[in-house]
Amino acid sequence: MSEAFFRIDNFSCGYPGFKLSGINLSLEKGSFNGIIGPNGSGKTTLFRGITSAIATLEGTISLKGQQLDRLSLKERAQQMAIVSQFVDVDQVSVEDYVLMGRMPYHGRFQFFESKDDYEIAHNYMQLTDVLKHKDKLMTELSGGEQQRAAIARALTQEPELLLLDEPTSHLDITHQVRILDLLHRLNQEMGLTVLMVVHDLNLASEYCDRLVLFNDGKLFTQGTPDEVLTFDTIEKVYRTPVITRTNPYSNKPVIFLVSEKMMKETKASES
Ligand SMILES: Nc1ncnc2c1ncn2[C@@H]1O[C@H](COP(=O)(O)OP(=O)(O)OP(=O)(O)O)[C@@H](O)[C@H]1O
Repeated sequence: MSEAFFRIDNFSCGYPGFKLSGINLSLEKGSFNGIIGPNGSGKTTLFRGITSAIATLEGTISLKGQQLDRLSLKERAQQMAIVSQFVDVDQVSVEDYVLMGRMPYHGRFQFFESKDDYEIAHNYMQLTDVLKHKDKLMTELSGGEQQRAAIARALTQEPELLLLDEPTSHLDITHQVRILDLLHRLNQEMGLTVLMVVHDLNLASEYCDRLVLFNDGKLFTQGTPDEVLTFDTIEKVYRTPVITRTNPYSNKPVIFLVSEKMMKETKASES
């Protein structure tokens, strides 16, 4: 059997009051994957474990057959980029912030960016719609603009694997679609492998080939959106009833929320 592109084996990490355990996950090269699950189920904890922001308690993570913790920071950053849930902003211009994505490619005494670095950074700034803000300070951007700059920086790293923690949480619907379409295009055309935490089950369904559902610090189930986004699974994990249908255009599952008012009105009309 060929070695998986990205593999998590029997992985465990966490904090004194919360432990993620027994995580096994394997991503194919060029796949688009979503991590879903209720608040506090462990999605960000897994991210922090993968990126070594917190210590591994058990298990291994490997990328292209190499254990992640045996790669140097530079080697890792050339292959894997991360967009965290909260953007770390500083008194730095948007252009300089995005250009930091080129650092893993700089030689020891290379202090200035090359023409290519600028071209790559400007291209991703254009595609994420932040080029027009290039001379502003990161602190002068709105939350959504900062999020897009963080995505531009991660893409400027030209990684093979892109990890994103709720990349659309601050974005309006136009930019949600624009960013996810961009990731989808890079995934299709350049084989970028994507693993993103996403709360919106309909976006997850529409864009991801595979979904990984977390519940209470464990991987509850994984599979295609059709396999994971079923009425029973959602009710069990999210503890709320939903209506599931199929999008007639994409054939992907669509979830409708059920409010208390809807439940009462339905019960009243049935009695
Ligand atoms: N720094 C920390 N120290 C201790 N416990 C933490 C810390 N960060 C998170 N936790 C706990 O770990 C659990 C999982 O948190 P995590 O952030 O992984 O959830 P999540 O699935 O990403 O949730 P959300 O959807 O709300 O972002 C939660 O119960 C949380 O309180």
